[in-house]
Amino acid sequence: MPAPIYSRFVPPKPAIKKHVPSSPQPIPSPPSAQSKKEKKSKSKNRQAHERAGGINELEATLDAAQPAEDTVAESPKAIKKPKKRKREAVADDADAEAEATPKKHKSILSKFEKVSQKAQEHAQRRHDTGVESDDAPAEDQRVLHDLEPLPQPAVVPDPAFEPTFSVLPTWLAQPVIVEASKRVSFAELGVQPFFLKKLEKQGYTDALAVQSALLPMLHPGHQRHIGDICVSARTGSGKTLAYLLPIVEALKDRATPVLSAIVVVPTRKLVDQVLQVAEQLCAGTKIKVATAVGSVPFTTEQKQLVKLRSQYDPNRAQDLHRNASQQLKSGLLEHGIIDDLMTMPIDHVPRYHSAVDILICTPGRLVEHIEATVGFLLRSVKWLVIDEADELLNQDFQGWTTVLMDALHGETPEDYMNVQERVREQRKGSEWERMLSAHRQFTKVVLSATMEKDLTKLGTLRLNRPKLVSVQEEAQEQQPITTDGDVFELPSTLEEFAVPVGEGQKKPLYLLYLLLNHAFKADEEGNDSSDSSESDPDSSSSSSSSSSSDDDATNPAGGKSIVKHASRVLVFTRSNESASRLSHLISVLEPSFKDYLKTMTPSSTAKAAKKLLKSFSSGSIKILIASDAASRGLDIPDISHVINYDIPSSVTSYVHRVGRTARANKAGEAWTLFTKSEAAWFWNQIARGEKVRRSDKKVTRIEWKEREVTWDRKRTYEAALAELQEAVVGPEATN
Ligand SMILES: Nc1ncnc2c1ncn2[C@@H]1O[C@H](COP(=O)(O)OP(=O)(O)OP(=O)(O)O)[C@@H](O)[C@H]1O
Repeated sequence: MPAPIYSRFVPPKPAIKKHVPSSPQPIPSPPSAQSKKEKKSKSKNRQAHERAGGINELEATLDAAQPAEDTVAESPKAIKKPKKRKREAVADDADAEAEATPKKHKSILSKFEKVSQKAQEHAQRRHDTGVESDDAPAEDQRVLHDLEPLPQPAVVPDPAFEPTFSVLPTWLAQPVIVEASKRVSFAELGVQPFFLKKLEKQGYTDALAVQSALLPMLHPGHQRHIGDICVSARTGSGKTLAYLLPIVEALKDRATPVLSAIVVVPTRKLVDQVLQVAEQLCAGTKIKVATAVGSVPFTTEQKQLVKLRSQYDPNRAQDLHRNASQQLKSGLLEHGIIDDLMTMPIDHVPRYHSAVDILICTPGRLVEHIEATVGFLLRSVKWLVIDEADELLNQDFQGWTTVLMDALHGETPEDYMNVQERVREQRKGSEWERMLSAHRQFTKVVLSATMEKDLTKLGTLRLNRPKLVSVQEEAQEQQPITTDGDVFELPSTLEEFAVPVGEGQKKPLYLLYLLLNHAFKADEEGNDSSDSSESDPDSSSSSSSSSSSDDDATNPAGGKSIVKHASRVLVFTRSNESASRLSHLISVLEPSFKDYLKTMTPSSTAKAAKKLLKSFSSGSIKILIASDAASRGLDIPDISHVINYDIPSSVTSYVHRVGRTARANKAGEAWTLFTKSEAAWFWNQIARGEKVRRSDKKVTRIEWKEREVTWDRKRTYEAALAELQEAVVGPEATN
């Protein structure tokens, strides 16, 4: 393709000035006449001309091209030979013709010669002075007109990089800060007397900080927040009651169920936990609470959520039948309402009624119902609660946020409206009224131990006028939320300890030592300590360093001891397999623990898990070994110790694990066993890292000499390991 017109006549550029002599070079006189073919050939080479810097170079290029073509003749492309000969002949003719150059060509060429010379001079001048402005003499300007490169706009400088994504919106950057120690009586917060009595029965007189902040925002009244609410409050701070209480209060006098609130949590266990709190609050009212987690067949769950009734409505029935027959003809039969229509008596239409007021569910199951349960509509939902939002937003279960938001913000199809709704719609009158009333009001409450600051993720929730409430320890400076990453806050009632375990081969024995000497320690007289805070790690550490030959000294708890002991210990392992193995090992090493120790795995059925948690809460099980799956949001009252047998995989995991104790301002201890290779990470990230905020406390390092931990158990330990291996790989493989 030929170069653009302006560049085809561009004068030699300063960059290749070395080819251009300082004084203008005489331009060799061109051939007086050119054959058409020669002209064509030259035009093809014009681009080379530009690069070469002028007509001299072009001539040189053409000359140089001749021998090259001879060389090509010997190459396999010999097929071009006749063409070459033809061209040579043409060149000879051109020489002859050159002598008879017509006059008009001469004038053009002389003009070209003049112009080239001027252009060279001009370029030279520009280069020498460095002045880009077109201050050439007027004559030059005139002559160079059309032959100069077109003036180009100055290069637009790149704007300075301002990362807009790191600039948080005001509501995130300036949260409403609430001091963690804040207490307000429920009565003062305007909680209805009916619920005050209930709360009192449970031993709750004052609202915890998050509750005292959230209740007024969700209660009717002047402090009510019209818009959505995000809550960032540490684990165990009472978030569940904070959102459930105002919802239940609002629905208290409800006589027939209407789906009004949806609570989404990440796991089945959490669904059960929230259900428990909701049931306590709803006792004595007609509010219906249901769950959707997939623990029962889908059709059973559908029937629990939506009630199908027939309603006499001949006109509507006719319309629906007409639709159905049209769909049948077109072959595009919509299932759902048409299927139900077929089961209706004559002139009756199906009507769908919610069977629940509050639905507590996991996101996956919720999506299934939105997509497949006929009559499961969210048109009357007034509250959408997303608990453990950081985890939920990090996992995209079937694109749940999009499906949920579409269903929530969408309009109700007319087919699904009941008579009252239809009548109400008709009564609305003008278009404007209809449009205004279509704008439904509902509140989204998004809660997390650490608020998600990824705006893309938060954006999927389509928040409307959000407000962020952040509960923080008063000892800390009020720090605005930044985008530097998540900062976690630990309860001030939590004591943290860390124990080095060498290379980790004897870790089970360290755990046993910790259980016997700290968690289930008996006092001097051999009485059981029912108050876990009495176990002073430093004193026990020093007492443990005095080796004793008495077996009771290393086993102060004894079989009977653990039965009566008030401590509840949650041990975390890296995986479910290691939880099972550890449980087996501890039972063999300390048979007195066997009946009080259980493993929680995700494979346990919902019923079994519920039973297990109940036993743990009641104290008939004292030690629960679990993987991380159990750590999130589990609210088991009075866990006295959390032990990180395996180091957590992240700061978040640590915070959620240790958050199972020291809940609701109760005392609690978190112990972490770390190997040599894990030490640096633990101290840098967890104990001294910037991501974890502690009031005025530090992680205490407790060291036990290995021989004290293992001395009389070495043989039992080896036997237990052999037994475990046999149990895992079978007796034959062991031999
Ligand atoms: N007003 C109150 N007074 C005393 N205890 C309370 C009060 N409100 C809630 N609790 C107790 O606090 C504990 C923690 O509550 P909850 O499970 O709601 O915490 P959470 O903030 O949701 O924790 P997580 O983030 O770990 O799920 C529960 O055992 C609950 O019974």
